[in-house]
Amino acid sequence: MPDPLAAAPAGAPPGPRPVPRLVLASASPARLASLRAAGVDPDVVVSGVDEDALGAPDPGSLALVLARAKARAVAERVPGALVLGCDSVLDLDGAALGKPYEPEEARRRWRAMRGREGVLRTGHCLLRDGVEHAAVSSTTVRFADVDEAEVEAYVATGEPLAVAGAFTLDGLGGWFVEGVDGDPHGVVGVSLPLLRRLLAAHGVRVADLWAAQPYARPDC
Ligand SMILES: Nc1nc2c(ncn2[C@@H]2O[C@H](COP(=O)(O)OP(=O)(O)OP(=O)(O)O)[C@@H](O)[C@H]2O)c(=O)[nH]1
Repeated sequence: MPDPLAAAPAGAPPGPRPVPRLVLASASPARLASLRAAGVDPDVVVSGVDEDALGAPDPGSLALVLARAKARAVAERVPGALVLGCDSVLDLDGAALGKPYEPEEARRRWRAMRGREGVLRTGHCLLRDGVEHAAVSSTTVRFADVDEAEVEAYVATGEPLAVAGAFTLDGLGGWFVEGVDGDPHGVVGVSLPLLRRLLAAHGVRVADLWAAQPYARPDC
């Protein structure tokens, strides 16, 4: 059986090559939506990792530790697959802010974030048969100077409670983000250019994933 990841013979035209099964080790609907919109339809196996049980000295390291833990927890169940684990935290003055869960915590976060900048750090770990390639994306986010009425209205929607950093870029929170510096996908949950580099480290081209997943032109 030829190795599906063997380099194409020299001079061979770039054509689709068989690729390993891609598994997203995440319950995040946003990560799955980003990958699907980018032409990739992974299987989803939620890791169930207890994020509170792990720590790290800084937000970027924490995102990486958690991404690795999620990928490793799932890889045991899907031998041979390419497993992607991710974790996102907002780095605000060096503090790693995950999901607020509670309305009062979301309010407190927004009162600390408004009119300022934070860095959304997303750890990525791509693991196959014990070989890991991992990295963190860092995207600076500039928050609008929202007033109390806006904070209350946004918290009341419930959206900020279940997302890292208590905001979304692509949802209601978009009204309150003045701009980003870096990859916007890394804020939503998976950095596509970073994942492209991790796939290449595993010998997989993005175009091969597209080939495995016929492109469905959106009705726009
Ligand atoms: N749609 C959207 N979701 C965001 C944004 N920022 C953070 N999130 C989500 O916030 C969640 C961060 O929590 P994580 O622990 O990384 O992931 P999770 O949703 O708990 O899922 P697991 O990977 O199974 O742990 C993810 O689902 C991210 O997709 C954003 O700008 N837009």
